[in-house]
Amino acid sequence: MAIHLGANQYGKAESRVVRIYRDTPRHQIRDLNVSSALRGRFEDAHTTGDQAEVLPTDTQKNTAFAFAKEKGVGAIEDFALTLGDHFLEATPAADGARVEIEEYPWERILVDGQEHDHSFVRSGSGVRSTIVNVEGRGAERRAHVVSGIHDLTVLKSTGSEFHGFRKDKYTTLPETDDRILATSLVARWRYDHTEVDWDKSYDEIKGLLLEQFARIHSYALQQTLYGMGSAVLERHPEVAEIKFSAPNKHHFLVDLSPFAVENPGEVFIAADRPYGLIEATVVRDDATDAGSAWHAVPGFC
Ligand SMILES: O=c1[nH]c(=O)c2[nH]c(=O)[nH]c2[nH]1
Repeated sequence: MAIHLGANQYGKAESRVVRIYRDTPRHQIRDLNVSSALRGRFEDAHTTGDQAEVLPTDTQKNTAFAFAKEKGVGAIEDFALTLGDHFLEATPAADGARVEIEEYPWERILVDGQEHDHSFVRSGSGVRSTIVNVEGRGAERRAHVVSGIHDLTVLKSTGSEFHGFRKDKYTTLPETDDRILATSLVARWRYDHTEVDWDKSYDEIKGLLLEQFARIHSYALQQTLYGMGSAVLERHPEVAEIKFSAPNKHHFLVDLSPFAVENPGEVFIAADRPYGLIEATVVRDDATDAGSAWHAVPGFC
């Protein structure tokens, strides 16, 4: 029987790197979840058990912590690119490095109306992320950056309709011209190149996604996502494409008529599951080739 090793990669997942800047009494915090993986010529590690080419996952983890001190943590995209380049340099058998980083947002606690210097509260407005893939060395080097946000939970209490849909004998959903629209948005966008002011781009794209969600009068979550994605591509030439995965967090009007109480769109039950799951990509006609940018990104169509 002929068998061979198929696609493989290895690395350290979810190193929780917390970097405090304490050079002044006003501390700063960067709270990261770092995952790295190497792929390339690692057949022997699998087929014969020879680990000569394997930079241990433990070393990858140590490097993330050491770089947080030695190089500092700026934009997560820069930190991921630095780690990716380093891992390729340190591991001759590696053809590609994938570094994924999530950043958990902290806000300063207000005391007597003033931002406290060293006390923070986790903020609930979405988790920033990046996935960097670096391949090749020297003139052959190519880097792909996909950044995004998840757990961005948004709701509009009107300005959302859903009607005119196809019906068959199993359709019971009533048409509506006024419903709650809510989702916990996952958005990831692929950058065209790496000459980007990452923090500025992220802040503006997040702001734009929220603004468009509010502004767009929705006829379906599909149409809202397309509008949000189009706005990002129109205003951000550095973005080649944007992907969304959006659970439709259904809010059903509660029937209060058994109690002789009217309910004109005021009391809802927030259903946990099942949920509609709407996924879409909005892409420039002339987008650059994605290459390995989406390598090992689960949960998107
Ligand atoms: O925005 C929506 N899109 C759908 O495809 C759909 N299907 C459904 O039952 N409700 C909704 N809402």
